[in-house]
Amino acid sequence: MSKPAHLAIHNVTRQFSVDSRTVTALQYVSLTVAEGEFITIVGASGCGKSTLLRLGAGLDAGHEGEIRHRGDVVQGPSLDRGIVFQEPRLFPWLTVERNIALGLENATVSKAEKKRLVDEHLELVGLAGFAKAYPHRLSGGMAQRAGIARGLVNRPDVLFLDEPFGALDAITKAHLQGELQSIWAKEKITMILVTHDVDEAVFLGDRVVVMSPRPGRIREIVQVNLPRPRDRTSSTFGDVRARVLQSLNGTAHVRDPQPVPTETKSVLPRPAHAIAAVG
Ligand SMILES: Nc1ncnc2c1ncn2[C@@H]1O[C@H](COP(=O)(O)OP(=O)(O)OP(=O)(O)O)[C@@H](O)[C@H]1O
Repeated sequence: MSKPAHLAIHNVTRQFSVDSRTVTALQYVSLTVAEGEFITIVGASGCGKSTLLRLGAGLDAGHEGEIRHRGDVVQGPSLDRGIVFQEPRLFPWLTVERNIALGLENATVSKAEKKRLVDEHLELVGLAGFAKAYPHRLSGGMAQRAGIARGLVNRPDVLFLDEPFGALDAITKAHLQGELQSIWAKEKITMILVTHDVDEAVFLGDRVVVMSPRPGRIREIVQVNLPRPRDRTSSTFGDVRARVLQSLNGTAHVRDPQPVPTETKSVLPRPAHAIAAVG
């Protein structure tokens, strides 16, 4: 029997009722993510990016279709799936190390092991000198690093990141993107990151998922076959960026979404919609 996909999103549709109207946030979204892959998701506001992330992390339900993580249906949050939000959501009354330790709250580890893990992650995100600091002493970039450390500290199998650098200035953002890519390369954790920043998506992703709104669906998946760390100034980087932008601007061919036949459930195909190989 073949190994189950690491994360398999199959024909997912999510609707919300808003003032007696039905909003289709996602429609027939299918995506198979390989172990250790870095997926980035871009798309216009309201195309369902955060909804997809929340469903994948098990923070939302009420969808049609199926999401499986290592073959098991995702039915709620799990220590195996971490999430990092745009705002770091640190507790102001806890020190940085205690905020990071919250990521281990439900994990069965000894006190000594907890301390070792927190120290290791403070080091990993470059905050070793700020263990005892309170969040008000941190810059936006440092606070976000603490948020990433909290998301990573219990070594989730998959880390979902919802616009983690969206609120940061350009220089801090570029720096943290580089750090995140190093952490990913070192730790080999599957990452799925939502962003509005096409450069960020191409810099980090093995594949860039381009979504379109109303209803939210996958328009295209752009493969990024560029060596890491990526050079944003190279012409090949520019070519991929242009490909993603072209898709976002709606100039790429769009197929109507169709449910994937149920008999393919155990071995999911590549995402149902157009796949563009670039690079
Ligand atoms: N809990 C909810 N209740 C009602 N509608 C919702 C809810 N969550 C999302 N929606 C709607 O679903 C659609 C997709 O929202 P979502 O936040 O996933 O989009 P997004 O692509 O992440 O947007 P943005 O880039 O602005 O963050 C939107 O029309 C939104 O209003």
